[in-house]
Amino acid sequence: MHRPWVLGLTGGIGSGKSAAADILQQWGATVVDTDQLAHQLTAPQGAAMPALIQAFGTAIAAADGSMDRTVMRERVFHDPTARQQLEAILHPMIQHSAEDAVQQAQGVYVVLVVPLLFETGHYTQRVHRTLVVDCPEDLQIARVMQRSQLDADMVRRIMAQQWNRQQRLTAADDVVDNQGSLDELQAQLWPLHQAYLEKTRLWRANTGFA
Ligand SMILES: CC(C)(COP(=O)(O)OP(=O)(O)OC[C@H]1O[C@@H](n2cnc3c(N)ncnc32)[C@H](O)[C@@H]1O)[C@@H](O)C(=O)NCCC(=O)NCCS
Ligand SMILES: Nc1ncnc2c1ncn2[C@@H]1O[C@H](COP(=O)(O)OP(=O)(O)OP(=O)(O)O)[C@@H](O)[C@H]1O
Repeated sequence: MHRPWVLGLTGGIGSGKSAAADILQQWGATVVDTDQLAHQLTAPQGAAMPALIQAFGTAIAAADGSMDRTVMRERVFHDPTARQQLEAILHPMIQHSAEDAVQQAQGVYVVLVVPLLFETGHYTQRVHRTLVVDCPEDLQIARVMQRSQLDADMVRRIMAQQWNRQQRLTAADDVVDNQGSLDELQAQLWPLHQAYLEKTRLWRANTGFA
């Protein structure tokens, strides 16, 4: 089975993973985003909904049959057992969907966006290189609060379940600093994209991947 060249893109909540992935997509990469896959699995009629309702009860289902994200968020980020239960249901399904999407990708290379790339360990053997989007924790909190209804306490609770900055920076092959403007982010990504194109070319030559 042929497999495209895959960049694993990660970073803490609100660090700018989607912003970086959008830029690489504009340059021809295919983006596979595990957050988006998780949202599809928990949408109305989503494949994960029967198992989630069985495990957590109907209180976690909204009127349209999707997962009530506010209810679930409150539960899992106050109760580690509930979080493990949610992850035990969703992570294998997300991993399966991600593998399918990678196989079908048509872009110059694949950007696999995974918030818990290092934490779960599942993807680290499946990506060819890792890129971390880094920004100071206070800026992560401010950007998430600006984008959503989450308060600082909840953002900190979520961050506490993720690797810290230093752990991610140590594990990363490549890092972009996203405390500046989106133009500055783009300027850092351009030489990396050129390097990824070259790695893709070599990967294709060595594997016969068309
Ligand atoms: C807890 C849930 C209901 C909260 O929903 P919400 O709409 O607020 O967040 P959303 O799904 O858009 O995720 C936003 C960010 O939260 C962080 N996050 C999500 N799940 C987790 C988790 N299990 N542990 C740590 N951080 C997480 C990530 O940084 C992610 O990018 C939701 O995140 C969920 O179903 N999580 C379990 C699936 C999962 O682990 N996804 C992330 C890795 S693939
Ligand atoms: N360089 C930047 N300058 C200003 N705002 C930014 C910048 N990068 C990202 N943002 C904004 O910060 C918020 C978080 O960015 P983004 O959604 O890309 O992060 P993420 O890592 O994908 O988040 P999550 O972990 O929640 O999925 C968004 O509202 C985005 O528009």
